[in-house]
Amino acid sequence: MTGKAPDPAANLKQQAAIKAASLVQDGMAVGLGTGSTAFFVVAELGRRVREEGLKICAIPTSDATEAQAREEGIPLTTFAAHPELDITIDGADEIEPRTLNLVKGRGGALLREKIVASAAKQFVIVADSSKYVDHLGMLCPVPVEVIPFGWENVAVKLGRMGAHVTPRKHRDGSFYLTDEKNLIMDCVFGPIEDPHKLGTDIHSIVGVVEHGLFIEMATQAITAGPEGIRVITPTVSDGLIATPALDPSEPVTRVPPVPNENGSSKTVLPTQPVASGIKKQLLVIMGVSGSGKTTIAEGLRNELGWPFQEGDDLHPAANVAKMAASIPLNDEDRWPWLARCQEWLAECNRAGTGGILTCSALKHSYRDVLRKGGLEPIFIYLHTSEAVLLERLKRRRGHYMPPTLLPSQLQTLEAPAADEHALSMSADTNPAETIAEILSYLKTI
Ligand SMILES: O=C[C@H](O)[C@H](O)[C@H](O)COP(=O)(O)O
Repeated sequence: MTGKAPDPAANLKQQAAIKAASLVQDGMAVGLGTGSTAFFVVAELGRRVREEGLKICAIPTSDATEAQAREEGIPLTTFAAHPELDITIDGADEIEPRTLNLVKGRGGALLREKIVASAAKQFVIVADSSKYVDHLGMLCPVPVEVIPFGWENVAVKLGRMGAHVTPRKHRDGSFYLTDEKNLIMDCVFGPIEDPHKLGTDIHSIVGVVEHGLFIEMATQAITAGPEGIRVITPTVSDGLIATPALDPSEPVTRVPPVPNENGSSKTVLPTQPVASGIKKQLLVIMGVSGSGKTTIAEGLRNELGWPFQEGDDLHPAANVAKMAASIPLNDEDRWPWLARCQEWLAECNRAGTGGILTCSALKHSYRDVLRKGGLEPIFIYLHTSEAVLLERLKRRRGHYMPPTLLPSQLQTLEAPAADEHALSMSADTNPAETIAEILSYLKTI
């Protein structure tokens, strides 16, 4: 259930992107980022080039962005012609608002992104506000780009540094390759206390090309959330944050400064758009394939800012291969996968971050595995008719699970019993309403 779900944050990403694109002026050499938010920046710059006659030249950070820029009619340039850029605008996976330190590279473009960002006088980040974290490493793994030769040894060394290391792979089990034909190791460190030191340590491993920690690089972040558009600029003088509007004539939501213990003012930013009054919990969004788990989970992630894990991505390669071949999984196949899901929940529990996991969790005994170690996840059970599920699965693209496996899933399904902590929700309702209902429920516990 990945990739093709509608992006509930798309509108926010677009708002931030349009605001950032307004910084670009005639004559500028512009670095173009990669990802779903940078996509809107490139689209807006393309519109300005075509409709307003904006005169710029650009260097893209990935083959995908290059293709989009060409389609948009944005003139491209090279570092030979422009060794320095005026501005780079790019997305991020995590933003630490106190410092504007970032994690980037979930889309695999971190190497070119870092080169292009470091070549620019201004490096502006665009994102929806779900990307704020207290500490880097809370929501996402740190991607590390590695030369394929000897990657196994690099993985061992990253592991010794405290990371849980997963080589990034495609659904068919083949290695993901970057535009530079390197591998990516996704490294879960948990909350990172000293990202500068960690970055230096990672760089010291032979075979590492680059990592996704962008430290002291961003000059500004433009984010959009339910509260409006926010502009954040770190000030170096006293480590405090200022939030000046880009254009003082335009209304920009400012975060009110409050005095700190020294009497100076410090901007207090929410680290995430937490719906107020909701205690951090472990949530498992469950149900058969096609019930809409990803859509609901992503919506909740955007509202709550808690870590999110797609349970399907934790399946061992053998399970993925079986499902892709239309062979139903049995209990033996599912135990190791459920154990991985439980480990992820346990990690969130230890970190106290809350967590949102999508997992079919079809049987009571499967849910018992997820409850191991004294965990008490709340199961959000999404259900609808077989006809609706079948229709959705037929329309779904880019997922290994064929519709032919639906009957066996329905046969295996045991709806949560009364003694389980579960919330049963119709999967026929508009996702926004379902998310609102879940949030209301969470406020009551
Ligand atoms: O490699 C990918 C980039 O670092 C992206 O900028 C980052 O993953 C954010 O992407 P999105 O805007 O799609 O969340």
